[in-house]
Amino acid sequence: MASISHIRSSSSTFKPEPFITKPSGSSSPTTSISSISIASKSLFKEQARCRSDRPYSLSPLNSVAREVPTGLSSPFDFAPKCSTLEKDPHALWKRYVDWLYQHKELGLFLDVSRIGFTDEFLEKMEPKFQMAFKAMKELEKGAIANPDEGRMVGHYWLRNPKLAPNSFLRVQIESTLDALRKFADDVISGKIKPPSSPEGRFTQILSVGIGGSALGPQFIAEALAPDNPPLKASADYQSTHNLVGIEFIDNTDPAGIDHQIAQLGPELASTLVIVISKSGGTPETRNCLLEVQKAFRDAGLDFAKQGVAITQENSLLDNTARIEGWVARFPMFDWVGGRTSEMSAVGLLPAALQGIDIREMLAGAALMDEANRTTELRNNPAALLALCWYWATDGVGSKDMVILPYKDSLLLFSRYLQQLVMESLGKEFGLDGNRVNQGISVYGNKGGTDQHAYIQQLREGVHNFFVTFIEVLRNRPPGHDWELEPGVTCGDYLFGMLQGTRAALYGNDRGSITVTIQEVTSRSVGALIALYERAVGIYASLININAYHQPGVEAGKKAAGEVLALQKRVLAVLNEASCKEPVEPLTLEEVADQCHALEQIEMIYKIVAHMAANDRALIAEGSCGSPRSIKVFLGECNVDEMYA
Ligand SMILES: O=P(O)(O)OC[C@H]1O[C@H](O)[C@H](O)[C@@H](O)[C@@H]1O
Repeated sequence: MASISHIRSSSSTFKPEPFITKPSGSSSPTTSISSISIASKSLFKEQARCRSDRPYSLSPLNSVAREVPTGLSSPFDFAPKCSTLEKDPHALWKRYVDWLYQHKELGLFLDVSRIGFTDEFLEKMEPKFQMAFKAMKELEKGAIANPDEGRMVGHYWLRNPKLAPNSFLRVQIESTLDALRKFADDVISGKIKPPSSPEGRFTQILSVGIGGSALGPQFIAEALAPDNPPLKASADYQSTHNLVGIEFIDNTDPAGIDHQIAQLGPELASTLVIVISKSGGTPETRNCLLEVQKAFRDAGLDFAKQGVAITQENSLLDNTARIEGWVARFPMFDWVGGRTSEMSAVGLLPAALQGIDIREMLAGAALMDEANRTTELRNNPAALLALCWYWATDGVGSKDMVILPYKDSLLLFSRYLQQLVMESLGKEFGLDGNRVNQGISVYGNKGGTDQHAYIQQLREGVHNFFVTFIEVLRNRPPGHDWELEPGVTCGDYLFGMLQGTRAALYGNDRGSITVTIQEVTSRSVGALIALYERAVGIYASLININAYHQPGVEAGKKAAGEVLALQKRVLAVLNEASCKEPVEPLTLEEVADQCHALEQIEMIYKIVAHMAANDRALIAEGSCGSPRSIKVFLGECNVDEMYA
């Protein structure tokens, strides 16, 4: 009896036509009538399931059809796409072998066999890919690839300065690299030292920055920092202190900042603070800096003697650092975006200070970039990733990207990729000005551990994702492995979990990509970053969006500014009422009225509740649970404020 898998195995490109009740002509001529009808029934059943698998499908038959973005041409023409995952083991093995990508020098493999793209799809996508390759070539030559901001996009030059479009930029890259290496060496050797540390040298790094000015360094520290960082080299030191070589402050959360400062304790005196901000004006980073500077003052320390700035020349931060005479300043280039800045001073300086081999990181990235320059799709790993993303998400982000690295040290990879992918691809308008509402959601933590959290839903629940497994072949440094039961090591379990999860998901029609590296090294991590940077760039071309700006972020920032401005008005109104004799507590309506912002009453309520929770306003009557009952006043009258 012919089953659906038999029919499929007759062609690796088999893709059932939507909603047909007859098998296609590709079925074997020897198939009996009864087997055809059985096959067609199961085919129909499968198609019905596919439809319900895709609640966001753009089929007009689907009652919850997603709006078709204007100007977007998908090779699917928004028709429902059924599972094309190969089930026949022999055909699947053939697909695996045929599509396996290997980068010999990097020891990196990419397996796309568990994503069900078809030959027909490939054919349709080929012209789009050729256009994307051309766009990447232009970008690398210095085209204004970020037209909205009128900027070049040059992160690829950072690992191969010879590619820079002119010698000025090449020299800028090379001299920054030389300067940061020398600086890191001088800090590690103790040549550059803090003025009042009992150790007589820097022993710790505190990185202050947010978004692209934090996520890369955080990922790299987690992935690559040695257990014995060079700043903690002395044996005496190691026996008495925590050995974490870098701490991060990446939010304007006072409690979070206090926690980091408390963690540093007396080590603040020997902490090198690296303040990172491309724009040099990000309010959160400014707040964190002011908080850290206050901690220095409170401890009787001179911040300037321990501060380093990484920012664009002449930014607010740069000018502050210059005027205050900080220890060092390193440039952030206009043509490097925050989320692609890991190979600039942003990522390299903290890495070098932790004893991470930045030459190797750059070399890994350069090798990967080189591989990604081929215009042969099959041999271009970044293009293969982009192809899978397009197929898996219908080119409209209909499925989420789940990143599962089976290695604890890669825990922060998904967090890093969240910004790289979502800030780059999550766009309202295409390059042609049409509304597209593009993007791919990214999440994940670490494989193995996540098995006990959300893999249940991935296997059996809503099918709104595709997985990327990151496999690391080596368990432990050579000679350290041991068998915790006969023939089985701890790492064998992790390996088994990866393979088992991949198979179990596939068995339930959940597709996956697998990226395999030999070990987590500076070189392989550099290559991973470069792989994803390029995949994002190529994918952005496929869907015709600008991957290098982030206009949406501005809306939230602007709204936050408006909230703070309103808070100042609320404070002024409350202050005036609190300066009266007797003090006049005000209702929320009265506050809103006096602020000339009646339409903002809900926000005023939230401001009052926030101030009350922080002892900056007092509730005279009522409670925050029933907003209409509240009467509020300030604890004391600030006369200066009244006349300010
Ligand atoms: O480096 P900065 O200028 O301080 O910017 C930090 C972050 O700010 C915003 O959130 C941008 O959307 C991010 O792309 C950027 O990385």
